[in-house]
Formats: sequence, C-alpha cells, structure tokens
Amino acid sequence: MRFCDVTLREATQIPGREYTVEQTIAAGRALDELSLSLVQTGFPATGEHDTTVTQRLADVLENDVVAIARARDDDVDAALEADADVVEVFVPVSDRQLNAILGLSRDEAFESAQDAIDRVRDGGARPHLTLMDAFRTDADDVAPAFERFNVSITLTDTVGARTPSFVAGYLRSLAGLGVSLDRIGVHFHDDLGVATANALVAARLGVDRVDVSVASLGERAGNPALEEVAVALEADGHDTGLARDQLIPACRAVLDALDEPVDPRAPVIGEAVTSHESGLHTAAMLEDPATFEPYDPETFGGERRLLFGAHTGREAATRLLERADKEPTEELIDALLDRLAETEEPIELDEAVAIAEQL
Ligand SMILES: CC(=O)SCCNC(=O)CCNC(=O)[C@H](O)C(C)(C)COP(=O)(O)OP(=O)(O)OC[C@H]1O[C@@H](n2cnc3c(N)ncnc32)[C@H](O)[C@@H]1OP(=O)(O)O
Ligand SMILES: O=C(O)CCC(=O)C(=O)O
Repeated sequence: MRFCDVTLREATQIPGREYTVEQTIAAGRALDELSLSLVQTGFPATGEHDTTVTQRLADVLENDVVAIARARDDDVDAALEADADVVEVFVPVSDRQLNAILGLSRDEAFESAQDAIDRVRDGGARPHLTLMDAFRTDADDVAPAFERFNVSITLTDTVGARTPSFVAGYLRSLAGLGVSLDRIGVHFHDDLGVATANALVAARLGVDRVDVSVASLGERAGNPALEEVAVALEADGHDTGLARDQLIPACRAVLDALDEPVDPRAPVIGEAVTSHESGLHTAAMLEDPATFEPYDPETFGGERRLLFGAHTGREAATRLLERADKEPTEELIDALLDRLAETEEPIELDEAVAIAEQL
C-alpha cells in the first residue's frame, strides 16, 4: 500500500491559512524523511505559490511529487510545467456535484477526464484520477470508471459523510462488481471524526493508496492523520514501509515549518500522550512499560515520560528506591513520597531516582 501525504495541499484549504514558499518547502523536505510513496505538493493552476513549491520539491524530493489539476487543459499544463511526477486529475462523480460544479453528465465528465489523462501522458508525467464525492455515488456508477480508465483511481469522501462500516461495504460492493481493490486510492475527510478509522478499514481491505495529512491538517475537519494511520497499522503488525523511527520527529518538523502548533493531546505526536504520572500506572510501567501504553513511542522516534509527584504511590516509590540501590523500607518510602509531594510540578524519572539516592 502507498501513502500519499496531502498536507501541503489540503492545509492551504483551511480558511485563512497562507504559508510562504519557504515554509511549504521546509515542510515538504521534512516529509521526505519518511519514505512516503507520494507527496502532494499543490494545485499549480492556483498560481505562483503552488507552482514554485511543486517545481522546487520535484527537484529535491526522493518521494514522487503529485500535483492536482481539474480536468482542463490549462490546469494540466500548469501541473506539467511545475514538473510534477504525477498529475492527479480530479472530477466530480456524484450527481449532485456533477450538476452543481460542471453541469455535465457523468459520461461527459469522464470524457473530459480521459482528455486530461491523455494530456498528462503526452506531457511526460504519470496520470492519476480522483473521483470527487465517490463515496456518495452508487458503486454501480463508479465501477465502470475502472474499466474505462487505465490508471489507478482515488475515491473521495469529499464531505466526510461516511463511517467505517459503510466504507467496508462500499469497497466490497466494488470488488463484487469486478473492481480490483489494488487499483483504488482513498481520500477521506474527518467531519464525523472517523477519517482515520475509514482509512484503516480501506488499508486492511487492500487498497493501493491512502491519502493522509500530518495532524489531520486539511479542509474543514481535515484528513486521516498520517501519524495515526501509520502507527495503527504498524502496531497491528503491518509493515507500512515508512521510516518508522522518523515518524514523530518528521511530523513535528512539518508542523514546526508551517508554524502550526502541536496539540499536546494529539494522538501519537502530542507530548501528553506518552507521559504518565498516575501512581498505579507508573508503578506498573517501571516494571513493564507495555502495561499502560499501546506501543513503544521510541519505535516511532518519540519518548516515553514517566513522571513522579503528588500522584505517586508506595509501589512506584519502592521501585524508585530499588533503582537508587536503596532498601525500600517503610521509612524511606514515606520520606520519598513526602519529597515527591513537595515538588511543584511532576518530575522526570532520573530526577526522582536522584532524590531517592539522596535519602
Ligand atoms: C475538493 C477539493 O478540495 S478540490 C481543490 C479545491 N481547491 C481550491 O479551490 C484551491 C483554491 N481555488 C482557486 O484558487 C480558484 O478557485 C481556482 C484558481 C482553482 C479557479 O479559479 P477560477 O478560474 O476563478 O474558477 P472558479 O473557482 O470559479 O471555478 C469554477 C470553474 O472550475 C470548473 N471546475 C471545477 N471543478 C472542475 C473539475 N474537476 N474539472 C473541470 N472543471 C472544473 C467549473 O466548471 C468552473 O468552470 P468555468 O469557469 O469554465 O465555468
Ligand atoms: O484529492 C483530490 O485530488 C482533490 C479532491 C479532494 O480533495 C476531495 O474530494 O476531498
């Protein structure tokens, strides 16, 4: 399965967000550390920013650079001039979007998509097709696209309307109609808070490509979070091919480059999610960290923090004293707990052991 990171393009669709060319390039370079298959760098027809970013990243990234384009000559030409490796042509496929956006029938929209795909090939890039609003379109109306187009096709849940059981049923219906799942890409939005779950369902069913974005940055509620999808798959024994130990640092570097905050409570990348202070938890984790964590954060370049303070209990104090080579007598345990309760903020493991050593 291939990941396509869409952070650079989707994040700019958040109202009010404007990143400089240098910021976006720095974010793209940070993404390159991850060995993703594809990085979507922009929509060159929108102007100078996305064109320059795409051109410059196409020059330096190991990952293939993807530029998006409407099914129009000028958009395709802009993406080709920006030197994209892959030009992703998008057209609406649902009746609602066909009417409101193009005023065309599905067949006419597919014709313009075919023209655009041919133009991409003639221009020396690889074409990819995206069918907007596919998850609100009958599978019977989407399946013929896989016969008609000789490319892999991303199906989008453009408005984030779908949930995992629907996604699984929909993909199985397509398979029942003869579509090979390894030709399908998926692009979800998080309006219902299940984009990551949708992406995981699709990945486990064997799709070819999953679109993700760092920290879910993207239009409205955003997209499946790269770090969540990757860690969920890896922790479940699936080799994503990503540079595992770079995952957390690279995601943080992307956010740093874009001047986007890291929510401390964000799954995988937030500091709070690998920090533990509760007495019962730290006591057990000093013995076996896996008792209260779903994966070892170091595998993904993160750090586990065991913290000690007012919430530390007798068992954890006993283990701290043992680490300090002290006999954990009742008196020493009481003394250590008193000292920990006096700290203004919870303290790190090495500091707590140092206090135990001084007793
Ligand atoms: C679901 C997604 O996320 S798609 C990506 C969305 N991203 C953006 O919109 C990026 C910001 N957008 C922009 O800067 C501008 O809207 C631009 C530069 C893309 C286009 O600007 P304009 O030329 O003024 O067109 P406008 O925004 O009005 O778009 C409507 C035109 O796009 C056409 N269009 C929309 N989608 C498609 C498509 N997939 N294929 C072909 N034509 C399309 C419409 O038919 C209409 O054409 P017309 O002008 O010939 O009637
Ligand atoms: O993924 C694309 O190429 C554009 C379409 C999109 O972002 C969406 O449908 O949500």
